[in-house]
Amino acid sequence: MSPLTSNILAALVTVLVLWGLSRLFKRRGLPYPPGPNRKPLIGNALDFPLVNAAQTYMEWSEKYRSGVLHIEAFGNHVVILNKLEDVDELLERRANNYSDRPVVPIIKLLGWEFNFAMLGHNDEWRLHRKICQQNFRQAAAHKYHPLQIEKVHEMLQNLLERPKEFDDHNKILSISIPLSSMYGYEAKSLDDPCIQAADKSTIPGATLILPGQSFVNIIPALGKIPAWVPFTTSVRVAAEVKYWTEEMKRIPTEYVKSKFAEGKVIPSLVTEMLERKFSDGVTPEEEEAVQNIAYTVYGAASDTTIALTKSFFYLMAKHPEVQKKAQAEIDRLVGAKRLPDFEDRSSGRMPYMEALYRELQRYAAPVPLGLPHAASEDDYYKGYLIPKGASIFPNIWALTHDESRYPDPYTFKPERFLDASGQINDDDRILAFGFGRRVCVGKYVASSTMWLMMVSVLACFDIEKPKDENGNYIEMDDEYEEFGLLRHKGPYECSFTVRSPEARQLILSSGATS
Ligand code: HEM
Repeated sequence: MSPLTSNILAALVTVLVLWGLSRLFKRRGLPYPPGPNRKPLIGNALDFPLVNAAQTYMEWSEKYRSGVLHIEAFGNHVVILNKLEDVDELLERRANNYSDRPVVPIIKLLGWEFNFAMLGHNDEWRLHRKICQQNFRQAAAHKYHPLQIEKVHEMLQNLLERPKEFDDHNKILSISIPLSSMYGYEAKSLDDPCIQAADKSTIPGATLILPGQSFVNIIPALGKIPAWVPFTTSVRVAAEVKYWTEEMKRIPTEYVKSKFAEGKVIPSLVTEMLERKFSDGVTPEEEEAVQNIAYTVYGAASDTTIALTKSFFYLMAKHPEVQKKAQAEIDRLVGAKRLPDFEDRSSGRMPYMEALYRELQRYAAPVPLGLPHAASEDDYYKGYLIPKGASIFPNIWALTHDESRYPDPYTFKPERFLDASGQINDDDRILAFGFGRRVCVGKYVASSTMWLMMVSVLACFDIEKPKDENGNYIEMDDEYEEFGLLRHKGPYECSFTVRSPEARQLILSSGATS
């Protein structure tokens, strides 16, 4: 080796050693973000909040005087972001490092490892995301308008015929839009096997994903214990969820294939892919991605829409003054001669309805802790170490109830999104859809389904609190239920009364036109 080469090598080795030492020093030298004290061996294993997790983290954020929190158990690090400035810095500006998903051991037991929302930040995810962008971006999402109109009008008819069953009508609307757009599958009743399978998969599965909800997430080896062993509830539940997840994929896929074989092609994401497969050809990766997207959307779109719609009906019954203002705006623009349409939204002439939509998403975000992102590498922020692999939860609840951004945050007040002249203000960021490269890819589809449902129901019905036998209103409780990642309004009753003979006629004739 020449002296020059050995000098270069020595210099390189020195640089590498110094770099390695500086990283080690940094890692050792910097503390994790604040959080509850860790106990020997188990860390914070007993500290993970099992109920009201988002609200508890928000309280901890006050207690530890830090928007960024850290808890850890058995080497699993969890970081919770409670302030928008931290979410923006890490998940948006440093998206390169924070677009991964954590390895959550229970995911495999649930059979959810191919769920697009759970994929790591890799080429497989990029292909899924690209296909979704092509189909769900703002301009493309218009293609779902006729389907959304048809399904919302069906809901109006169901509410007219069987108003007490509003919860069932919500479920059918929320599941049938993704099922029809993904597979061309028509689900008309709650007995439908696709609705049954989604019921038995999505909520029980979502319940097990949060840290602390299953010991398998903390000690993965526990996942190897057979489901029949006593006291392994989460392993048993996961095995059932896995079965129903397979059914969620199998039933609509077989349906599409049979329709295809009969030559009765109903337009949908999957049929469109199959058509291309037999004409131009598609790669096996693309075929698999479309199948994964279809079943992910069927789960991701339905439960979030069910949760928001449930909150909407409840909030309308609870706040008649808000309902009346929205109805006055609808009556002024639409009148009693037709049902509202998407052009009423794009005209910009319904600022109150727009504010109502934003306030619903703020007040009742269905996924209060968002979906966890993961740190791909060690990162240093505000003097703290965020270790590689840490799960990063954007606490959507804390962001949407941040008093400095939304004064009086626990009051339902659409006016907060209006300016002094009654026009919609520029706070159009729906935090409930998440962040960065993993932001909800279906947000335009979700927004138009929700807006059309809200405006159509308010155009036709008065929603009121239940009454006792003397005709007095019964107060509704404010209880919400949590299913791991998801938050739904607890059971309640309310009444739907058609607003006028004209509204009834419009609903009846919408069946013929939609
Ligand atoms: C009101 C309804 C909805 C809400 C509140 C909602 C909320 C969310 C949230 C919080 C995330 C995680 C974002 C993050 O990681 O930061 C997400 C991801 C996702 N959402 Fe939605 N969503 C809704 C409706 C929909 C609809 C209608 C679709 C499909 C058409 C959809 C498809 C997805 C998919 C595929 C992902 C995963 C994206 C990825 O990991 O790259 N969602 N959604």
